[in-house]
Amino acid sequence: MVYRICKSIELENGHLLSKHPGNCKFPHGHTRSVEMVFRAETLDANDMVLDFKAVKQMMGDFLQQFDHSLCVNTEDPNYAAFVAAYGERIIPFDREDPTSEVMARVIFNVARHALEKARENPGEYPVRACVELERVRVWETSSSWAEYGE
Ligand SMILES: Nc1nc2c(c(=O)[nH]1)N=C([C@H](O)[C@H](O)COP(=O)(O)OP(=O)(O)OP(=O)(O)O)CN2
Repeated sequence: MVYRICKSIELENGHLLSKHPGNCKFPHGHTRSVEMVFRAETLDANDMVLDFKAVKQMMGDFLQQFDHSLCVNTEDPNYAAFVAAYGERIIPFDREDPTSEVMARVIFNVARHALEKARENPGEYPVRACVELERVRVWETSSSWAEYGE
């Protein structure tokens, strides 16, 4: 048996899907919820898998860069123009479309790295070696989400 926790962070995020045959190739926005699921077979001294606050400390700054930003494929013909106009509010996706699947994978890889760093450098909320990141789910709309994980 295993315990799981999930921390969700909500973002106002724009993107465009350069390869999409329909309307998704135009800039549009979503209120995204990013869910990060962690698991452990045991609880810590505070009877937790991992403090929700530890997840926010690990991932809050990284995820905030997506808030009120536009995610763009670097191969989009207008990529350079978007960067010229909006600078750091353009989040580049290296030769791939910023689909929910791709965003989930990018966030999963950053969260796994952040978890390792938090284990090595314990702060206010220690992270035990047995805690694992299971998956990241990115909600695109109230009826659509994508996940990446084990
Ligand atoms: N597998 C994926 N399919 C689509 C993605 C994606 O990231 N992964 N993204 C889009 C568009 O960005 C679109 O904005 C969202 O699509 P959809 O869920 O179809 O949105 P609607 O609000 O139009 O949904 P309806 O249920 O049709 O109203 C497209 N596909």
